[in-house]
Amino acid sequence: MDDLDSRAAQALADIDRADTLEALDALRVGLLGKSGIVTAALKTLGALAQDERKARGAEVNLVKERLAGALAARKASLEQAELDHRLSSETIDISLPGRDGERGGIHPITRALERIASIFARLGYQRADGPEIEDDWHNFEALNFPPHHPARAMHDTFYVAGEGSDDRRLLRTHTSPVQIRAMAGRQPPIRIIAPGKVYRSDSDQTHSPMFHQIEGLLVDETSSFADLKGTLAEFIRAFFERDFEMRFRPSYFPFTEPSAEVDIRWDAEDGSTRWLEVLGCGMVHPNVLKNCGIDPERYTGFAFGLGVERFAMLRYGVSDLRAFFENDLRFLRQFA
Ligand SMILES: Cc1ccc(OCc2nc(C(=O)N[C@H]3CCS(=O)(=O)C3)cs2)cc1
Repeated sequence: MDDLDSRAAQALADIDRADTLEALDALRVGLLGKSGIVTAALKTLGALAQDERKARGAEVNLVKERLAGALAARKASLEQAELDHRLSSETIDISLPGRDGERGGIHPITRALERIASIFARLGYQRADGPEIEDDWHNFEALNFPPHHPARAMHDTFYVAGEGSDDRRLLRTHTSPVQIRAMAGRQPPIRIIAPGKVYRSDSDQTHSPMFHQIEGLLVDETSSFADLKGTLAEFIRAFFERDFEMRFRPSYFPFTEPSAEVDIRWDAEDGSTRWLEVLGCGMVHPNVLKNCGIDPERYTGFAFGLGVERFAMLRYGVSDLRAFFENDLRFLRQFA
C-alpha cells in the first residue's frame, strides 16, 4: 500500500472517531481542502507519463470518493445525533397542566354587597351613591336626630378636624344621607338602595371603624308595614337561599316610626337555636319626608338598613370581623 493509501486508511479511522461536526470539518479540510492530501496527490498527476497518469488518477479519485463518502456519512450521523439530543432534551409534554398565574378574586364583602344589591335591583330598587364625607344636616338633622342625640357624640362619630362646631363635616355614620340627597328634588314613587362604606368610632371583634352598609328606602302613596315585612322576608330568603323564621321586635330610630329590629331563627350545627339580629327597619318618620319636601299626608314610606359584614359573616361562616380587613391571602383565597 503506497503512502496515500496508508494515510487514507488512517483518515477513515479518524473520521469514525470524530465526535463533533467541527472536528469532522477540520478532517475534511485536511483531506479534501486546498492543502489537503488528496488535493496534493492530484497535483502530482501532471508530472506523470500519459498512461501512468490515467491509472494513478483513477486510484486517487477512488480514494477521494471513499473519503468524501465517509465524511458525508459521519456528518449525517453526527447531525442526526444532535437532532435526537435536541428532540429528547427540548421535548415539551403538552399534556402537562399550564402554569397558572396568580388569579385575583372578588373580596367577600364585595361579593355579599353585590349579592344584596342585585336582589333589590330585581325588586325594582335603584342604586344611589353619595359622598362619604358628609355634613351634619344630611347625616343627622334631616333624619330627625335631636340636637344632642348621643349618636352625634365624638365617641360614635368621626368629625373632620379643625372645623367650627356648628357646620362641622364628618365621616357619614350610615348611608341614610345618600337617600336624603336622592329624595331631594324627586317626587315619589321612590325605590332606592344606598350601599357603601360608613364610619363609626368603634372597634372590637364585631365592630370595625369602617364597615359597609346597605340601606333601602321605598316611598309611594300606599306602602305599609306589611309591604315592608314582605319585602324583607323575600330579601332574607333570596340572600340565604333558605326560608328563615323571622321576628320583628319593636325598636326605636329617630328616622322611622314605628321602628323594628329583625331577627332570624338560626339553627346552629350543634342543634341549638338562636335568634340573630340581622337588620333594622321601620316606616319613614313624617319629619324626614317633610325635610325632603315630600308631603307625609299623601305619601308613606318604609326603610331598612343592614351591615354587609354581618351578612357576609353569616353566609361564609366567618367568626371574626377583622379577618375581612387583614388581607391575609390564606383567608381571601377561599373566595377566589
Ligand atoms: C331617608 C331615610 C329614612 C330612613 C332610613 O332608615 C334606614 C334604617 N336603618 C336602620 C338600621 O337599623 N340600620 C342599622 C342596621 C345595622 S347598621 O349597619 O349598624 C345600621 C333602620 S331604618 C334611611 C334613610
